[in-house]
Order: sequence, then structure tokens, then C-alpha cells
Amino acid sequence: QEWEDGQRKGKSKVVCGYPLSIFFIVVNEFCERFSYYGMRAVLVLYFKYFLRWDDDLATSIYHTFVALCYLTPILGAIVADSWLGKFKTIIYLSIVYAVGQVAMAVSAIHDITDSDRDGTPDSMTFHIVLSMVGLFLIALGTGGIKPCVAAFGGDQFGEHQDRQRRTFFSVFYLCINGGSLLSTIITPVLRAQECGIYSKQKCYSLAFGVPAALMVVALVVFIIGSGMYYKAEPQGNIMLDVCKCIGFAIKNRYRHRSKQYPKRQHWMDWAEEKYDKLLIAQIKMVLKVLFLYIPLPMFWTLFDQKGSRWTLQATTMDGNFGALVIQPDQMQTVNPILILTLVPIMDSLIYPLIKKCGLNFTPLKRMTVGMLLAAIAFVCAALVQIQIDKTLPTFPSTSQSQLKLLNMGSNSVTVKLPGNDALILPAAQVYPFINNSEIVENQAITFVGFTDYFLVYFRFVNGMKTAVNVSTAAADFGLIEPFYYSNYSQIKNGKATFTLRSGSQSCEYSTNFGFGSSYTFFIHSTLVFGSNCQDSVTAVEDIKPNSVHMALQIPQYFFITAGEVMFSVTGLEFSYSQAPSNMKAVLQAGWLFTVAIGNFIVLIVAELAKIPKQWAEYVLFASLLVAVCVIFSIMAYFYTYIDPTEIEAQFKKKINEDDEDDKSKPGKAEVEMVKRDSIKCHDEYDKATQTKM
Ligand SMILES: CC(C)C[C@H](N)C(=O)N1CCC[C@H]1C(=O)O
Repeated sequence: QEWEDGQRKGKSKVVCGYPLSIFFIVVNEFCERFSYYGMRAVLVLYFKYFLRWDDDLATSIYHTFVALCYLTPILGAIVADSWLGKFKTIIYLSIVYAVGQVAMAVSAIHDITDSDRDGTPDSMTFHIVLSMVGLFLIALGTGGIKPCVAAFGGDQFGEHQDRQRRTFFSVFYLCINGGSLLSTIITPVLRAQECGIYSKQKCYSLAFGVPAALMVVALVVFIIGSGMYYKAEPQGNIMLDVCKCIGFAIKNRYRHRSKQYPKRQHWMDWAEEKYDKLLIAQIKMVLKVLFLYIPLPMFWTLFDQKGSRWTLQATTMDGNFGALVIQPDQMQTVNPILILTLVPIMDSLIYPLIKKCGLNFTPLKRMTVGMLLAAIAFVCAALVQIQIDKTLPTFPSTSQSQLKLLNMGSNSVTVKLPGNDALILPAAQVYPFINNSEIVENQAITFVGFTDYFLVYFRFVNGMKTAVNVSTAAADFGLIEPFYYSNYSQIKNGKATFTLRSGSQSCEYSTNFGFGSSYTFFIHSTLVFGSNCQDSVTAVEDIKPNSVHMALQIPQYFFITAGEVMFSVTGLEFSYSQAPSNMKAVLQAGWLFTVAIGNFIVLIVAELAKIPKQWAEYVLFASLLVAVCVIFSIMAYFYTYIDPTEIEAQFKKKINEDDEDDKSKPGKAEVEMVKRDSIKCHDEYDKATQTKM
């Protein structure tokens, strides 16, 4: 260890107690996350509008890609820990990654196959194949290097630099979120540009090209730091050894299942006859941590719903922030923004304060609190949903019909519907009515989804004896025959001025459209062209504008992000500090695997969840996480923190001593030696594992 620390010191300059090499690693992470999240931000739109896929296919391929990105870390970690080492793995896989990004950018150049120059690609197959190859390479690259970069950063710190290493993981997380925040703002703007050689189209190639360039920058920065890094050597095909050792322990235990054989402390001890005790101890460390990870995907299941359920929730809310109008999916940027503020606050204020109060806020306690905060976030989401539900229109149930009675005449009329009392409908008035008997076929018009959040629906009903043409400065909505209605059209929300025209005569009608609203405008028979027609048009709200403000989502974002800081930043560092030296990247991959499983659970839940009330689904998720959190805290209570470096050093020392011993006492019975070693090993192991949760 001293030799290794010496190596570290000799390699890199130290600035304020931190090795300078760390600078290159965090800048690399910043650029890489910019590249990844930037490309991801426009991916679904690329599928839909460039490749012309339907929503279902676009969504499935998108989620499969994201899940793959969190599965490939296992591959990268195995290659790094067993074969190439972290440094070379990062270099090689970054090249694969950059090639993938370039392939995506090229696949989005429509001119390549647009021989008739009409602005659309002639051979979609070329673009689809190239982009799928690109995505596969990106998933391999981003996932492959992710556990290696985090663990490689951790490797740069010596035995007694725990505090600095913890700060490194916080800064590392800040870089992840700084990069992602910047790119999710920039790439949609790049996509909105128009570009092309023969014809101008939305510039997906630029939106993918800039992330590709950032990946090249990430690689160059990482290579520049090359001379300063401490590069731990890979120790042979460790994963194969691990698998064989576990397999042997299970087989050996099964062979000796009879009561006549004495029990061993741990089932892995059944591998002692054949395998190195150091390896067995290292496997025990890894298994202990992996076991602890079992409940963790639930946190990510809730976390990942920011991008789905919470964004859909935002579509039913009012995004008007004065000078700024926020799109529902833009609300997600609140997460990285809060990360950038909360990580420093936690590190420099909250944690030291808790320590000052004499509380031992261990990593596993932090993770537990993080989970609880995520559950609180979902309770907040449920409360917001209840508010929204109060403002939503009442749609007819399956046994009901919705009618809208419109009196176009100039006298009031009496309306009698079967099974209902008679009602008097005044002239030029509309009466919305849900009828329990099925007079007309069950039908309800609902406007769901947000192809564009800024668009609202409207239609006109003409109560005049002459045909009326309706237009705005930007569009003509056509002629409406007397006593007839137009189809629904879309218009941007905000103020709109309609021109109503009959022959050469016209008048103007202005109104304000709120987010998510839909209107039927009724033109009275009394309208006089040439004068102000404001009073001769009645606006009937088919769907009320969204009235619950998007700012109400901020508390839920705050809690989920505070939870993420406690859970994820701590988990990242915990996975490093508790891993044996030869399996650091493997445990990082195990940690990322919990993110992948969490994503899969979201996919399954989205398919299976049949809870009619959204707020109830939020409460269900919050309760599930609390239940999982209780299980996790019990598991964490029994977990004993270890110092892998110390354990490994003790084992190495003892093995050396035994070698010396064996040389001096040849012919000692092997069985006895195994027994004695086993007892000693347990002692060493127990000594180094003392702290509880
Ligand atoms: C979704 C945000 C842009 C990023 C998020 N706060 C985050 O940092 N992560 C989500 C999964 C793990 C981690 C990451 O490494 O990207």
C-alpha cells in the first residue's frame, strides 16, 4: 500500500490536497455526460420525425437503448478489472463511443439519400441501419466506460485520503449534472435549426454532431492527463476466477452436505480446499455489498418516473412563469439544476452540521434517508395530482353520453330529454349536459398527448343565415355553412384575433387561450359585420385551461433530488470504498445495474398499472418505497463496514508468513493447514469489519 501511495504521489502534482489528475477525469465526465444526455434529449424526436416511426416503436426503442446503457457497465467492468485495466478500457471504449456518435450524426443527414432533393431521405433503410449501429456502439461505450471512470477516479486517492475521495465523488456527480443540464438545453435548440445541402430540414445532424464532438473532446482531455494517472494493473481474469470459485464452493458444500462434516462459518469457505483465501475474502466482500443492493432498484423506479408520469402530469398544468413559458418536459431540468445547488449545500453545510450534533450519519443511513425523501416526493406528486383532478373536465362514463345543447335562435326554448326534467335554454346559450340514458352513441372527445404543448383546440358554430369565413393573420380555417360547425383546429395558446368574413364584410373577434384548453365559439344570428363583433360571439369552454401552476411540481422535484444526493452520490462512493482492489469497477457496475433494473420496473409498471386514479398510483409507489426502505435499513443494520485495503494487506502478509512457514516445515498435513488457515482468515476478516450501519 505504501508503495502504491508513493506511486500515486510521484505521478501527479498535488493541488490543495487533491491529485491534479482528478481534474482531467472530472472534465472527461462532464463532456461525456454532455454527449450522452444531449443525444438522448432529441432521440425520440429523431425516431418520430426523421425515421418516421410511430410513437410506440419510438418509445420502445428509446427505453431499450437507455436500459442497454445501464447493462453494458458489467461488460466494461469485467474487461477493465480482468484484462485491459481501467485506463485502456476507457480509451478503447471512448473511441467506440465517439464512432457511435459520429454514426448517429451521419445517419441524420437527409441529403445523403435524398436523390430527388425533396427534403426527405429516399432510402430510409440506410438511415435506420446506420443509426441502430450508432446507438449500439454508444450503449457499449457509455455503459462500458461509466463504471471505469468513477472507479479510476477513486483509484487516484491514497489510503488516507477518504475525505478527498468523498469530495471527488461529489464533484464527479456535479459534473454529470452540469454536463447533462447544458446539453439538454443546447441540443433541442440545435435540432430546431434548419440545415441541408439541397433542401433545408430540422438539423438532427447538428444536434447529434455536437455531442459527437464533445465525446472526442472527452477522449482528448482524458489522454492529456495520461502521464499523471495512477494506473492499477488488472490482476488476471478475475471474473472467471470469481465464478469458478463460487461454483466450486457450491459444489463442495453440496458434496459435504451430510451432518458428519463440520459446518463452516460462511458458505464461501467451502472453496478453501482449492482457492486462495484472499480471493475468497474478496468475494465475500463483494457478495455482501451486492446483497445489500437487492432493494435499491426501487429508488430508481420512482426516480425515473420524472421523465414519464411527472412530465405527463406537467402537460395538465399551467407553464406560464411570466416572461418564461416552460414546456412540460423542460421541467425535468429542475433535477440537474437542484443537484448543482444541493450537492455543495449538503457537503459543506448539512453533513458537517449533523456531525457537529454528534450524530454518526453513516453512508447507509444517508441512503435510507434518501429513499424516504423520494417517497415524500411521490406523496407531493399525489397531492398535486389531487389538485389537478379537481380542475379536469368531467367526462361521461361508459354508460353515459355527453351532450351540448346550443340554442341558435333568438328566443328561449324548452328542452325535454327522456328521463330528465324539462329545462329552459335561453337564446344564444349553450348547456353542457351529461345524460344517463344512452340517447346517442357513447362518445367523448378528449385531447391527450402533447405533440406541442403550446397548441390549443377550437371550433366555430355558425348561428347565422349566411356562410361565414374564419381566419387569423397566419391561417385560414375555411367557410362555415349557415347553422353548421367547423372541425376542431389548432392554434398557439395566448391571445388570438379571428377575422369573421361574409362576402366583402368582416369584423374581428379576439380571445385568450390558456394552456391545454379547448373552445367552441358560437357566432350569434345577431352579428352585424362592419361593427365590433366581440359581443356577438360566445366562447364555450369545452376543456378548461390548465389552472394548476407547474411551480407546484417544484416541491416534488426538490425532495426527489435531495433524495438522489443522499442516495446516489453516497452509493457511488460506498460502492468504491467497500470493493476489493481488484473488483472496484465490477462493484460500480453492480451499482449501475440497480439503475437498469429500476428502468425495467418502470417499463413493466407502465404496461401493467391499471390504477384508474393517478394520485393513488403515486401513493402506491411511495408506500412501496417506504416498505423497501424498511427492509433496506434492517439489512443495513447488520452490515459491517470494511476496509478492503486493510483486509487484503493482512491476508497478503499472512500468506507470506505461511509460505515461509511451509518452507521451514515441509511435509505438514495439508488438511490441517487448511483448517488452521481458515480459522486465522476468519480472525483477520473479523478484525477488519467492525463498524455497523
Ligand atoms: C437525469 C439527470 C439529468 C441526471 C441524474 N441526476 C443523474 O445524475 N443520474 C441519473 C442516473 C445516475 C446518474 C448518472 O450517472 O447519470
